[in-house]
Order: sequence, then C-alpha cells, then structure tokens
Amino acid sequence: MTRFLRHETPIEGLALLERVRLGDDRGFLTRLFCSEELTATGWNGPIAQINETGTRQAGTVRGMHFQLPPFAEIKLVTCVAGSVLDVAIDLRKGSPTFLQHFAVELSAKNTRSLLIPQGFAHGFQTLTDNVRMIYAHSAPFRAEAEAGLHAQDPALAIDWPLPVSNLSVRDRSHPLLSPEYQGVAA
Ligand SMILES: Cc1cn([C@H]2C[C@H](O)[C@@H](COP(=O)(O)OP(=O)(O)O[C@H]3O[C@H](C)C(=O)[C@H](O)[C@H]3O)O2)c(=O)[nH]c1=O
Repeated sequence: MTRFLRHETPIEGLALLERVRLGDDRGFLTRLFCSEELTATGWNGPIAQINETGTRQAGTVRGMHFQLPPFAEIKLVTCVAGSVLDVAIDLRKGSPTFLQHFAVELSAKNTRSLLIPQGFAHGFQTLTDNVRMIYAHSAPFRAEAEAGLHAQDPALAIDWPLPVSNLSVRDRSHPLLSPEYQGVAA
C-alpha cells in the first residue's frame, strides 16, 4: 500500500505529496521519507541531511533559499507542528515557468509535504506560533554554495498572508532580482 500520494502542481517536477496517515486507537503513523516510493516520485538519490527548524512566532519568513551547483539539492519539506505557507520558486534556466512560484499550506494536520527539485528556491511564512519543520536534503550543506532571493522581491510577487516579520539578517540582505537574471542550471 502506498504511503505517499503524489499530486502534480502547475510547475513541472514540483510535487505535493500527501502522506497517508495510518491510524488506530493510539493515534497515527505517517512516513516522512521512503526511498522505495520516493524514487518513483522524483527523489533520485540518498538523503544527505535531515534538518529541523523551530520558529516561535507567526508571521516569520525564512527564505528564499537554494544551493548553487554542484550542491544544488532536492528538498522534501514537512511541517510537523503548527502550519506554514510553503513556497517554491522555479529558478531553472529556460524553464517555461521560470520565476513562477507555487504556494501551499503545510501543517501538522494536513500531512502534506512538498517535494522540491533542484533548481528551486524555497521559503515559508509561519501561520501559527511554535512551528516545527523537517527538511530532507539530497545534498550536504555548503555555506559557500548558499544563495537566496528576497522574500519580498516585487519580481516574485509572493502574496504572504501575514505581515512579513523576523527575517534573518542574511534573508534581509538578499538582493532584488535584476531584469537580466537568467536562473540556475538545473
Ligand atoms: C541549511 C543549513 C544551515 N546551517 C546553518 C547556517 C546558519 O548558521 C544556520 C541557520 O541557517 P539558515 O539561516 O539558512 O536557516 P533557515 O533560514 O532556517 O533555512 C531553512 O529554512 C529555509 C526555508 C530553507 O529552505 C533552508 O533549507 C532551511 O535550512 O544553520 C547548517 O549548519 N546546516 C544546514 O544544513
């Protein structure tokens, strides 16, 4: 029995996964990752890292992050406490959906995860206090490969549901996109 139902999004390669919840009188079990199943849905390698973030206040935005090649990464993003608006932006050079984004609510309740291919920037806004996020990464963290877009860049036109707050110093410093920006090799 599959534990992940894949839902396509308007952006090719970016998939919304519904993690099937197995319940009984004690509660439930859902899988956060399954190499057998996820290979078929786009995760084509080992997990290099699994990270957790905790965010105290609603309205906080983390992002919009990506790693440059050769450390570009697939990310599987899951919310295990609270809820967020999760956003992935297509940065793939030549993509027909270049610079378009897809936004979806991830929450501890809705058992959704976003499977984000290489060539995308990722970020989220917390919709509740005390959010916990789990990320599986297909590439190791390399500070020298870190890059980011500004979450409030008018060129991205992301409609954050709450007033944006608590941007990190680094996230506040991401430059706005120039009209010449071509994206990243996917
Ligand atoms: C990603 C990462 C970061 N770090 C260090 C670097 C900084 O000193 C510190 C916080 O990193 P950052 O400010 O990039 O963390 P977030 O802003 O919460 O980024 C996270 O949220 C956004 C939405 C994402 O998409 C990132 O993948 C995810 O890491 O942890 C590590 O040591 N290892 C790692 O794998």
